[in-house]
Amino acid sequence: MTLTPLVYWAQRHAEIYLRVALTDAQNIDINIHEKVLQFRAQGHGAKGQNEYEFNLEFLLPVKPEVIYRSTERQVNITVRKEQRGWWERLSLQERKPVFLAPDFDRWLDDYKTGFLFVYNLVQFLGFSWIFVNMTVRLFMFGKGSLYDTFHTISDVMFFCQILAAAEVFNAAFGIVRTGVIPTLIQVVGRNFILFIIFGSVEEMHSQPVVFFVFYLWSAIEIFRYPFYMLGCFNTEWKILTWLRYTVWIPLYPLGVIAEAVAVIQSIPIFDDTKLFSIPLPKAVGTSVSFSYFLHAYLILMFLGLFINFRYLYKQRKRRFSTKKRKAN
Ligand SMILES: CCCCCCCCCCCCC[C@@H](O)CC(=O)SCCNC(=O)CCNC(=O)[C@H](O)C(C)(C)COP(=O)(O)OP(=O)(O)OC[C@H]1O[C@@H](n2cnc3c(N)ncnc32)[C@H](O)[C@@H]1OP(=O)(O)O
Repeated sequence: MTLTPLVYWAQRHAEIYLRVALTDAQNIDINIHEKVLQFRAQGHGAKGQNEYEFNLEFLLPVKPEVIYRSTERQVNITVRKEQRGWWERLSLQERKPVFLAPDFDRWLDDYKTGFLFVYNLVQFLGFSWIFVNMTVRLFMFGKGSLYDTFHTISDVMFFCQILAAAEVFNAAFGIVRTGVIPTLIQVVGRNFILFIIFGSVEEMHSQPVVFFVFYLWSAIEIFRYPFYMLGCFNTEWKILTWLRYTVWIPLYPLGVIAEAVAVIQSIPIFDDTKLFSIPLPKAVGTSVSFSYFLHAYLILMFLGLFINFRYLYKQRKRRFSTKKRKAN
């Protein structure tokens, strides 16, 4: 009796992927003749160590060449479609063959890539708008543009930075291979400045420091997000990779200095307005000013700078040493 292995499948516009569940497959024989793929191999499948085979007639024409790779756990097969397009099903016969099942891991991978691509695109567009808008206004209005950055830019910055919270979840749930702590430091750090120091204190809105903080933030993101977008398709542009892993070297310390200036400028305002101060019992008769927290935060900022600078330095080293190894 012929034994049939379990076969998982997925498709892209140009290709079909089959994953044959056979461990340690040997004597693999795969060929395609007139839309029909014939597979035969020895390996360990659902019915133990045996010879397994299946025939699969595709819905539409495919190219006759087959690319396959046998791993310890499975045989991965790639077949190229004759014409690009989305097939409504895999096999010619309407009833799905019993040995065939959708490869959810690969479908999930595709959704993940799609989600990341759209996310990075939206962030890239947002930060490009911010960067270009600020540059143009600087050329048009000179120093005057420094004073109304918050009014002209903050809505888009709020949008992008709220969205950036997704990066913490992406890291935490393993959607991207990123450190959770550096991402958390980055997102919480920026949002603290944006929402608490700038957003909640009206006197800060017209300070030139807003310009420097927003400009430094967006100057890195216009390289980082397109770098990730290309990464979604396993592609890279060397110059973009270099910029993504180099521009932060001057920008990060400058960004932290600009943020620290903003915090220092806001301290007397928090003292005067008592905003966010913690009232103490009537017997004591005073309140604890939020500025105490801000003094502590200033120290935290430089700790955060140290952690992230070290992290980004390691990422840079890893990226460029991998590239060298690949090139050899
Ligand atoms: C715990 C509570 C904390 C309280 C903290 C209080 C202290 C606050 C101090 C804060 C200081 C912040 C200052 C800061 O705001 C100032 C500035 O930003 S100035 C401007 C310059 N800034 C920068 O250069 C930083 C930019 N940001 C980043 O680089 C990231 O946010 C960071 C997390 C720091 C590092 O990025 P990441 O870990 O993602 O490194 P990689 O880029 O190398 O990526 C690693 C791999 O993951 C893939 N990846 C990551 N994200 C995506 C994505 N969105 N889409 C697709 N792929 C993604 C990436 O491709 C890498 O994969 P591979 O290795 O396979 O290439």
